[in-house]
Amino acid sequence: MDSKGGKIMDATAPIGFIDSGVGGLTVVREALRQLPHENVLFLGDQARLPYGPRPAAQVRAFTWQMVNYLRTQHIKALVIACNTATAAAWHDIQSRLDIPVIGVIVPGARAAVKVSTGGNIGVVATEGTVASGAYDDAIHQQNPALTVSSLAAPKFVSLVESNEYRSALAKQVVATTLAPLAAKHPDTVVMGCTHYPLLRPFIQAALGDDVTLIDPGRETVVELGTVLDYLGLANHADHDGSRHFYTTASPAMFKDIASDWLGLDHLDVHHVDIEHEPDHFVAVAELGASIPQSAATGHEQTVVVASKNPGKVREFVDFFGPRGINVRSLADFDDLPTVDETGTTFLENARLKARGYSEALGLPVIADDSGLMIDALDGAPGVLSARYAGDHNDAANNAKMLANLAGVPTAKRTAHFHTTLVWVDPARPDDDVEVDGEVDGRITVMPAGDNGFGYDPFFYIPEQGKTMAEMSPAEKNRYSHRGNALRALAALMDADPVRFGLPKQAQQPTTQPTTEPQVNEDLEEE
Ligand SMILES: O=P(O)(O)OP(=O)(O)OP(=O)(O)OC[C@H]1O[C@@H](n2cnc3c(O)ncnc32)[C@H](O)[C@@H]1O
Ligand SMILES: [Mg+2]
Repeated sequence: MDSKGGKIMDATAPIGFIDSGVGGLTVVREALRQLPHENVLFLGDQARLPYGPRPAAQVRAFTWQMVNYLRTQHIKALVIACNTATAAAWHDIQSRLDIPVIGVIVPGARAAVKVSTGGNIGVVATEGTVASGAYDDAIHQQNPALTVSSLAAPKFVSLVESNEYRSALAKQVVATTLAPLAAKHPDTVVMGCTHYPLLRPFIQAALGDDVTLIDPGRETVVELGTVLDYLGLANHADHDGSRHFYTTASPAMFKDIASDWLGLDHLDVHHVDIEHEPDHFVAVAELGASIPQSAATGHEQTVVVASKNPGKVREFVDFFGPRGINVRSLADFDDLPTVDETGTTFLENARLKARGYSEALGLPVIADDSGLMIDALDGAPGVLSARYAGDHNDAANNAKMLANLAGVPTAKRTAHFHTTLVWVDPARPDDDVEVDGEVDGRITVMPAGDNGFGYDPFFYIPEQGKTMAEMSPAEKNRYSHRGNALRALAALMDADPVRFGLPKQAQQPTTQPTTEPQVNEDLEEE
């Protein structure tokens, strides 16, 4: 079946469920009840539990590591069975994967709106979920007239994870914690953390029998079933599906709670280490899936983009895909050592990355080293652009840039973005291809635009009257440093396709450079 993105998907492939701990098992239990024929993979990140008090950026990074681990198991759909992770990462993940990605918040909010009779809805959740305002937003999106009272209940997760959820202590903690919410007399309360349904009897007792409790996990599985049916991805096997469980902590404790809660013996539970998984989206398997392969030539050439920056990787996929070149990124390979950028120039760093990864992989590799040079700062941050304030922390880098430019008038905020690309093919030693690209602009005082990455919201191109973050990807590519460098590369590819492992007569799309490409293929030292 041809689902979203044109990728052929297998209905017998497993569904992945992720959670910070065992709480997500409440969603799995629903899945086993509602969708018994589905194969299930569950991953709980108990080693780094709880997620609730962590900053959203860290939750997002951890969630990506879980996602990237499960993607290696070829899941056909993903359920983020954790409210905190859904609040922090669902948007990002669902926009980047070409399988259905379902979070627990929207289904939970929808159910609450549906059943609420008095229009007074309570939400109990972790600090992170409450702080995100995700339930308020989702409920108000359905009906702005409803009243929503949210309460953080940080102690509930540990009660469940320590297997104390039936104890007298749990009963007392639940009653005390929920008292302020009970005083507001909600008619419907969302149990906004997948751990909480294990405490359901105590929660119900604390709030009173008249209150309708919503278990978002249950609603999520209803939605999952609908989506699978709609996409033709439901598993119609005539027997129960397989169930495999992974935890980042000890399988023993996990097994106790899981067997008890799921009512299953002999659970298959394994420890996994996901800390070395990429903590953001860099693999291009899915991105590449919607890109026409080399239909014109029937020729297969693969290049690995030696970048850990997902924004960059996307721009390379957009360039190489239509040229019929398969793109991979570092995330597509296990156990790759990291090549450090110890050089003092863009060229040195791009060479280090291209050669280092090409040697490790035995494949053609393209590396990019880029940076922003601001005239009023004597060319800073330059080669240190990624590490200007914090290590690859875009927000901190931008904040430092603005602080250093405080008081500098508009006319003096001129800047240049630079990219050096190096293509290394192990089949052609000593024949590296090196090209540059630049673009001139100005650093704004206020950010503008949501596209792009890094410094884009502040990099204003006067001729276009907008920042690079206000441009669509295609538009940015028309003017950007990387776009110009790629056009220089395209000119070389068209002139000598064999040098790039491409067939001679290949009909490559030719893109007109908007500025003169600067080719420095013969440049050996800077
Ligand atoms: O080394 P890799 O893994 O490729 O990724 P990186 O992000 O570390 O990339 P660089 O070493 O080239 O550092 C470039 C810095 O400049 C930023 N940058 C690069 N290209 C950009 C672009 O097109 N728009 C905005 N910022 C960009 C980027 O976010 C980094 O902070
Ligand atoms: Mg770098």
